Amino acid sequence: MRPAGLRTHLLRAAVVPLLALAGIALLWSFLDHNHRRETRMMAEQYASNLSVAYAAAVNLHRLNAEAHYEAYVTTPAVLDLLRQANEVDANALPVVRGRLYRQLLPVYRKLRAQGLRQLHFHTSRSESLLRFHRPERAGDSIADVRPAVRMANERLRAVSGFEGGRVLPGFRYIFPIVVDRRHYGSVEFSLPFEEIHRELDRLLPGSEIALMLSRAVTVDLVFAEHRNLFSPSPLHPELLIEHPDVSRLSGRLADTANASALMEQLSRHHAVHAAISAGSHLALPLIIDGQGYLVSLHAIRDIAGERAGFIVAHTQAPQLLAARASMRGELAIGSLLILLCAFAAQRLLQQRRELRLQRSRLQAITEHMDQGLYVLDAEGRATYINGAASRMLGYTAEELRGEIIHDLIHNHALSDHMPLAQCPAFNATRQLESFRGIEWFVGRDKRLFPAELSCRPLIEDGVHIGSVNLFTDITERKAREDELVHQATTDPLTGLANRRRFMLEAEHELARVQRYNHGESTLLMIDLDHFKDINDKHGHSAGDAVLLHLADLLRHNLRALDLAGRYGGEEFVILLPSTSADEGWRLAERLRLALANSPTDFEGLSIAVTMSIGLTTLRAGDRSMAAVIERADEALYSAKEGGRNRVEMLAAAQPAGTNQLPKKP
Ligand SMILES: Nc1nc2c(ncn2[C@@H]2O[C@H](COP(=O)(O)OP(=O)(O)OP(=O)(O)O)[C@@H](O)[C@H]2O)c(=O)[nH]1
Repeated sequence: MRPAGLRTHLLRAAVVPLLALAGIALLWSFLDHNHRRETRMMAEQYASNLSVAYAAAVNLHRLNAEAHYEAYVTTPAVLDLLRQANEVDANALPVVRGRLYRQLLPVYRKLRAQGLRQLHFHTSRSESLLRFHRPERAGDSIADVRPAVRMANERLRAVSGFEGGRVLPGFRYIFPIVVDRRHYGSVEFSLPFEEIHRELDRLLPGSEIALMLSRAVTVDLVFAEHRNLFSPSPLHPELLIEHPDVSRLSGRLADTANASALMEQLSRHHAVHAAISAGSHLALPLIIDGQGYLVSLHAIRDIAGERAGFIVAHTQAPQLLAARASMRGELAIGSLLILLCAFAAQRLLQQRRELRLQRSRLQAITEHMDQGLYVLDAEGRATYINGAASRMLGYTAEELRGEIIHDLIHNHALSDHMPLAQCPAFNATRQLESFRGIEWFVGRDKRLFPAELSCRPLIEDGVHIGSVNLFTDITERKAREDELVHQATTDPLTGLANRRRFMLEAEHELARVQRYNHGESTLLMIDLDHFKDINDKHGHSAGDAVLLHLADLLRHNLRALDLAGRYGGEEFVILLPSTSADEGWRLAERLRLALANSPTDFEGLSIAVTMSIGLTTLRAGDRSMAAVIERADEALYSAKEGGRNRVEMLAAAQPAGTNQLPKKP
């Protein structure tokens, strides 16, 4: 193969595999996109659940705190003590504070048992009035470190939410205390995240949830002695978790190896870093060590609206593995289908190429062969015509294609038009048989020519779908054959039938007579009289001229159905079918007289000659023509014996060899 050809071949061979690879890549990209979208939606759903659960948990505790405020703070006794705390001087304040402490200590203990972390009364100037967890410490201003308290006292509106603090960060519910338009200060119910977590646990069973706080609301804010209660979170060094002694949440994170591995992965995940830096929510599906997880980072802000940290939740999600398995399954099946299609396409293309090659080879062969070729469909319409057929018939391939070719070219045995349905060649192939024969075709120029026709049926699934037809113009061959036949059956000198042909046809006639059982046919046997003398006297050529003269005479005086033949030498035979002995006799006489009265002109000579004729009839009882000839010969012998130039016959009923001469009619 030449380099250019090789390159084209390789290119062709590579197209389908490349397309298949592109198809698989596309399929993979499509399935991967869908899979990512599906798993992202799962994660977003999880994040949305976390968000709703978180809001629900915070609100539930807000309602609880409101109930506590109504039930325990707005009692006359407590309000009266608060009024006193606002009115008494500094010396008397500890007494009032002590009373307030004792008044609410049972409530505080009860609420602590329910999860409350702090109960804290503040003055209207946002100074600490009474910390139930450290009653001995009071009077300090918390306006700076606790903006929520300041907000509640300034706006005289309940404030709730997450907030840092000098002791511990937590969820605060702060209510201003206003009685008869007099502002006594505020009270704060403070909860650890643990309480929020408890609700989240209930609302999101199966999830691991942790609070991770920023430095600003933890170590930057708390008293120095509390700083060691925070340690860096496994997720990001900027996020801290509470010590397990303070909150059980941090401990829970490290509980399982899977959770540790997950945190490790998350800590390296760029999306996690991005979300933490931006303080935005994040929903993430992850598969680690064959386990699926949904992870959500829910950004929380403190009461002042500052970034405070994240609630980080994750749950095992086997549905991620199922989705991945399903995606891989679809990819495998899809890829397999693409490969199968590619294989089939490759085969198909290869077959088409081979078919094209075969077709062009076949075309080259059929176009170069001398035989005419035409292919027909089941209805006899031409579907293909080769160049030789086109040349021989004088039609272009386009003119014949789609035509009932039989009607145009097929002339049955020189007869009138024969309908296609009766065409033996067409019918043979229709019956799934081959046909071979000499047929007559007619060209566009009306030239009739004999054609050797060979037809084979085209069969598909046992059904005839057309035929392949080969033909050869045998005009010349037929002429040669006719010539040979003519030579083999004709006397070269006279052009009459030779003895062989004469006997053959005479045998047929005898058979006919035998079939119809009556002797209506007559045979004449002629012999020139003293012919030897002519030869001797004028030469052999003169003798030939006499023989030719006689042949012409016979030709002119016989009917078309009569047969004259040269039996040998100067002996001639004439078969007169359907001719009685009387009719034969009259003809014989006429011939005899004609010859006698027409001498042969030869080189200025006029050579007179006569002939003797023996006559007999063909009988049903004759075993062969030899018997008839024998009788005719006997009659001829009689004619010679009788003086020549005469006709003699043996009566029809008279058997040969009786030597009895018939009466002249
Ligand atoms: N020129 C010529 N002579 C032929 C041909 N065939 C046979 N002969 C001659 O025909 C002659 C026949 O002579 P014979 O058999 O003696 O008979 P005949 O002379 O006709 O005498 P009768 O038949 O008894 O009247 C012979 O001399 C043959 O040579 C031929 O083709 N051409």
